[in-house]
Amino acid sequence: MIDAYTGAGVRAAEQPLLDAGHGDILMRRAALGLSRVCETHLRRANRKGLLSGTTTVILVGSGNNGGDGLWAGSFLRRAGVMVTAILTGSTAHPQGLKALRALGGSVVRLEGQGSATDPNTAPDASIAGFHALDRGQALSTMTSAHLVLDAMLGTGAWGGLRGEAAALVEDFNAIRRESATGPRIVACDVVSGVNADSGEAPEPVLKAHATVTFGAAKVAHVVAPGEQLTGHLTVIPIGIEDRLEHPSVYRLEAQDILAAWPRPTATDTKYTRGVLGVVAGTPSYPGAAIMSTNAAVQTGAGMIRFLGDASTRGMVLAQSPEVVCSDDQPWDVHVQAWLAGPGVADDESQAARVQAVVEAQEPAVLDAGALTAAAQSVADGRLGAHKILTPHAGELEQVYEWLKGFGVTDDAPDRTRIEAAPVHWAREAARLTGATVLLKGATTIIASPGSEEQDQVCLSIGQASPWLATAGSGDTLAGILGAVVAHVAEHPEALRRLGEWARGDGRWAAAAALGAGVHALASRVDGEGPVPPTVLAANVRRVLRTKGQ
Ligand SMILES: NC(=O)C1=CN([C@@H]2O[C@H](COP(=O)(O)OP(=O)(O)OC[C@H]3O[C@@H](n4cnc5c(N)ncnc54)[C@H](OP(=O)(O)O)[C@@H]3O)[C@@H](O)[C@H]2O)[C@@H](O)CC1
Ligand SMILES: Nc1ncnc2c1ncn2[C@@H]1O[C@H](COP(=O)(O)OP(=O)(O)O)[C@@H](O)[C@H]1O
Repeated sequence: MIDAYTGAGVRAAEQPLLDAGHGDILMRRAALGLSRVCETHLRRANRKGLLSGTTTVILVGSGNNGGDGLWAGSFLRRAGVMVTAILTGSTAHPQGLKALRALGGSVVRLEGQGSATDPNTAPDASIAGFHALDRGQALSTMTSAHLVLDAMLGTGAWGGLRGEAAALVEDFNAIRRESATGPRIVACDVVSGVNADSGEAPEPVLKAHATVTFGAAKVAHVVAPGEQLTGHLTVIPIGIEDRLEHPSVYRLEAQDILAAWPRPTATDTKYTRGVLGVVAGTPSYPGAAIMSTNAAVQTGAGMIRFLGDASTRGMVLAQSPEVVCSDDQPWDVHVQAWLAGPGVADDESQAARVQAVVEAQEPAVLDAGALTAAAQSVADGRLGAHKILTPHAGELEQVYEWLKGFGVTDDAPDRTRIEAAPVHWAREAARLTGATVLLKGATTIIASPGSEEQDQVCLSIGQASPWLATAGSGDTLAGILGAVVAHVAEHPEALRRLGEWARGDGRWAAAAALGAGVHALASRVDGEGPVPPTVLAANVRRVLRTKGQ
């Protein structure tokens, strides 16, 4: 599990050490770790695996992030690397600058670059004497290097890159799009311009092959869009780790997912495993019912009760004879949890069943066609953490429109804004609806609503293949989620090994995260390639059969 923190969370842990005058030591530890990672990349760039003869360009901002870059440059110089620092701010970290120059690193500044607050600010006296490169010269220095270290902006930055530094990155990216070769890019702490706390990434950004961060991962490393720009993440311990308190986001990795996945014991029966009721599909859209029930079967649900019309029931049974089908109403059947909504559109009887599920006491996964009913019900009160909404960004936009319509919020983001800051909007939606929200995307975000008893829990799941972007993989996810939620409904303590946060209301977020995690793992069972939903569902069995505990 990766515990990811906000910049403020890390600063709070650092503060006592900074107060005690250990700031320089922290920076040098950070920079040493950073230089080691750069060395690994540089050795790969040299046919003989040597460092001498390799070149590094460091883009150096005005703050401590730039200081880390300059110190790392001094360590690389010691190892025989040719280092050029291009200063992109109106000033530069004095000790770092001195250290790099003492070891023969060259330092130049980017012409026309001022401070963030005032782009017209002239370079201050301490750097004014350095030779100035215009953008074209800086660009060719960058493109001819083996490695570019991005140390312009870290956790102290606000907004994206600006001015000449932004134009330089834009020009560099244009060249990069045209050419398969070019320098390795390593980011110091976070990719410059990416908001460390939210993962927002205003253009332009220098997409990294690797990022080296200090003390702990930051939120931007585990949520989109920051995660997709981070590359391989290395966390360098700098001596603050024991002082870190509350992570902002938990990232569950494969081993966490498999170890925590609830498995039946000898005393279980099909009922204690959890019976899942499914309201999905209509005569016009039967596929969603087939795929979601099949996925729940492959996930090992104790029992599945499907409610729907005769023709859809026939198709569900043809695919999965294990499913018990009827045209009952939700209040007629006894289940531990519900899954409602996949493929439910323009059908009065299924819409009525969905409404009954939204109003039912039992936990429920509310997907696709159930999201509107769920959002509308917020007008009558909060849904409860045991109701799990599973929108993609477009569906979350619609949920927000309903919430705005009911006066629950003034700010209804559109899809673009949601995709720019998914962790923020998933958290906000959970808080406003009182439900657990699972926001789908390249990174899946899960947020609990939070309560007086328990802080909001936020999780992220990566590892999913982009081949999942195909119609029906969401229906498969819904079936997997239904199965695990039904189990957790019967075994409230089943997920406690994940942490204290996975108890109480947090258990629904934990269950949803495990479901999304298994779905992601199933997408890569046979490596990278197409995973049609039927294959994806079958892969779930293979994922769960691997040794995980
Ligand atoms: N704390 C510690 O002990 C440790 C911290 N560590 C390191 O410190 C980093 C945080 O350092 P930080 O706080 O100095 O912030 P940082 O990100 O370098 O930027 C600040 C300056 O940049 C500027 N600026 C801002 N926005 C801008 C923009 N959009 N576009 C252009 N410029 C912009 C603005 O200055 P201005 O140009 O306005 O004068 C501002 O003052 C952290 O990420 C980690 O690498 C490690 O050494 C481990 C120990
Ligand atoms: N680029 C991507 N990378 C990884 N996973 C993705 C990507 N795009 C979509 N997914 C995943 O695929 C699934 C698609 O769900 P959804 O859009 O509801 O599909 P449908 O309703 O057609 O079944 C979600 O689990 C989502 O997280």
